[in-house]
Amino acid sequence: MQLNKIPATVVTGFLGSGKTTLLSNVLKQAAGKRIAVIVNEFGELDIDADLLRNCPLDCEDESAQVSNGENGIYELANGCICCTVEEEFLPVMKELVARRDDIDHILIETSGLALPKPLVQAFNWPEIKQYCTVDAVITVIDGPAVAAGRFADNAEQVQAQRLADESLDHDPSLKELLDDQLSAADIVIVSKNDLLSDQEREQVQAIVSTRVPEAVKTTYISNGEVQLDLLMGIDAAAEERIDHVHNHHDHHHAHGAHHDHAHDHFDSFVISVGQVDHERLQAVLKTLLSKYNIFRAKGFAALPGKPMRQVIQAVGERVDVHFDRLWGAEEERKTQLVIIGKDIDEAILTAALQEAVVEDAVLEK
Ligand SMILES: Nc1nc2c(ncn2[C@@H]2O[C@H](COP(=O)(O)OP(=O)(O)OP(=O)(O)O)[C@@H](O)[C@H]2O)c(=O)[nH]1
Repeated sequence: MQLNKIPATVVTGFLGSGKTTLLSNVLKQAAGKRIAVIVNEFGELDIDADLLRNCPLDCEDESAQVSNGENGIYELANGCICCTVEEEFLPVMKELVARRDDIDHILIETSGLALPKPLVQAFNWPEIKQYCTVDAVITVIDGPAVAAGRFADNAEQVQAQRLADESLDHDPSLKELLDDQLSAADIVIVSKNDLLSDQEREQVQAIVSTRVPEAVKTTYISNGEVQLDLLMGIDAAAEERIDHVHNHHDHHHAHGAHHDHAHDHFDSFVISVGQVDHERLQAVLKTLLSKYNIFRAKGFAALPGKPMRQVIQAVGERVDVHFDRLWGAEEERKTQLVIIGKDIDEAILTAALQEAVVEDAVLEK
């Protein structure tokens, strides 16, 4: 019966576009609703799950009891969700289906490099389809990055008049990824509205409108702030029409040969060093972000003498930091960063970050 299906919201969008920020806002607003969250990350550190878990809300949320996932949060960390649908996603979905009486809604954050289509198609598997439906696919796009032409083809770049900015990667795989993520959208969220000028907003709108039908609404938001009923209860049943959605990457799947996913073209690794000097780390990061093709860096820094760990978020060349929580008594204080980019060398980046490390001798005073 259609009536009792659990609605699932799929949140997709490129690396650093603002998916986790949006999700944590949704979770804050959804107090009282029992929400199971599935998070998939490209890097091996489960930073998003960790940050979501720190939302004050879900500690008391009943979803804490509905699943084995701590606080109702399931992490799918073994690779990108669109390639591991069968091994990773389906088992979790089956588990959630088995506990369906305790779940009001499922929220899924895909990795920034994932194609939403294979995931949405999984909702047509009989075991899932009977009990779950895709309420909506929400595609989050990074307003400033799109306005700057990062995902544009040549014609659009000329339009965006940002060809002079050589730090941007106008790589076709990024454009295809944006196309594929937008083609599946029921709702488009343009994030980081606070950083957009009116002119940039128009540029973004021009790019979005060529890729989504008019019926798909676009909302501009800042810091994940959006009213819940704009995102949930859409009842789009996206799985019903997903087979007809065109994807650049479709033919690769169809031929069944090597899966040429967008993320095959990316490098990703985790760099782990000791405690670091804040200023030095910032300087090193800025240099690395401008010198290399790094799309995303995120993680935590341990700063000597600071009882709290520092969250580091870099998207493009922009770095944001804040302290999120106290280090645990038993927790090793180290600095860890997931780096995702193209043609980047782990040894070179590790050596550079080592330069920000504060030697033990100094720590002892
Ligand atoms: N100024 C501004 N910053 C934002 C906004 N939304 C997100 N950010 C920042 O952008 C960075 C990335 O945001 P996330 O929510 O982690 O992005 P994500 O899409 O989950 O990233 P991945 O999971 O790595 O793909 C963080 O530093 C956020 O604080 C916004 O509306 N305005």
